[in-house]
Amino acid sequence: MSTSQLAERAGAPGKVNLFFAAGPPRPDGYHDVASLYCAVSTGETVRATLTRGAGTTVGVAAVPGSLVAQQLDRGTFSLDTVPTDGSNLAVRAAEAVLARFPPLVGGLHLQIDKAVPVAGGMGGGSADAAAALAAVNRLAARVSGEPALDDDALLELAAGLGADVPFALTGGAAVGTGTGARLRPVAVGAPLHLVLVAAEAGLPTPAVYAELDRLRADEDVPPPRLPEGLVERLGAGTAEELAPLLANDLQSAALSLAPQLEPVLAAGADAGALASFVSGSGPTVAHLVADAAAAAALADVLRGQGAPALAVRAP
Ligand SMILES: C[C@](O)(CO)[C@H](O)COP(=O)(O)OP(=O)(O)OC[C@H]1O[C@@H](n2ccc(N)nc2=O)[C@H](O)[C@@H]1O
Ligand SMILES: Nc1ncnc2c1ncn2[C@@H]1O[C@H](COP(=O)(O)OP(=O)(O)OP(=O)(O)O)[C@@H](O)[C@H]1O
Repeated sequence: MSTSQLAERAGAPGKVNLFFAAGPPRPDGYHDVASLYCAVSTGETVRATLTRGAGTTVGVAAVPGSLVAQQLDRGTFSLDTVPTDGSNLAVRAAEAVLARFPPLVGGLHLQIDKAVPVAGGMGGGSADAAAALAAVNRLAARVSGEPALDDDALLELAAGLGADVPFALTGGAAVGTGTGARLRPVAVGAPLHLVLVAAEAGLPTPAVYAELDRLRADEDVPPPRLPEGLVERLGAGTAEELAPLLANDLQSAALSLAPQLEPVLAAGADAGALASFVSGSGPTVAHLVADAAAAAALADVLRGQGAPALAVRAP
């Protein structure tokens, strides 16, 4: 087999946090959280190819029709903003896997097909890292003849890369505690229907946490916990029953840094959405609606008004 045929592909989903509470800042700069993660039906793909060169190279393309492709069409985003050096989370993930195998003879190319907005609060970079972990693990095992790392080993590497990376590796729905990396999978009765609306400019996650701390500087912030009945309603309730329990501590901080999101949230209420919320650290906004037809209709309206919008299932 020629080296050009040695390639492995893996995907990982974007996410929303249906609920997110953060405690006070910890001495290490992180926050303890209580997060209800839910994967969405738009996500990233990474193809890892063995090359004749040395080191790791990166290519980035937009998935047609995705939020990223819509941002490109509107000229509000450039793929050049995605790093292609060792600071790309997918490269760091690949290196973490390769360190566990005999040295690779040749180099590695990572082709990232992006659908999830960059710095959008949907865990796009984390999904790239998770997909790279899975793809490079299979590739390194094939090339070396060694056994692939098992799921627990990959999860440990994921937690070392970022708080959201373990969830991107597992997908579905899960409660995240600690920094968000400690996961307990939870059941989803019926998939939810969301409309995701991407913003013109990203929000850096550390800045949003810092703004949350600033806004709460005079408060006695309690330890984070999920509301009573939330997990049960996700498992067996309707979207209408779930909607009143959705909340995100980071939303006020994201709105403080990006007040232009207020009308984006309000557009959901005007259109009859069951709930509208900022995804993670923002600025992507999610509108929860009753069914797939309502999601498609709302996404059409919002796109007609000029916003990058996409109807998705969760998970
Ligand atoms: C906002 C969320 O996306 C919600 O799921 C996550 O909490 C962020 O996860 P992430 O982007 O994977 O975060 P990391 O890459 O691990 O950390 C980036 C930065 O976010 C802040 N951070 C992150 C997670 C956490 N529990 N507390 C924090 O304060 C820290 O300033 C950290 O330096
Ligand atoms: N593979 C990657 N894709 C996008 N950005 C990356 C990647 N690797 C590193 N980065 C850097 O990380 C920053 C945040 O990227 P990312 O898209 O993961 O944010 P996010 O989705 O808001 O993260 P989260 O939801 O986990 O807080 C980018 O601005 C970019 O500089």
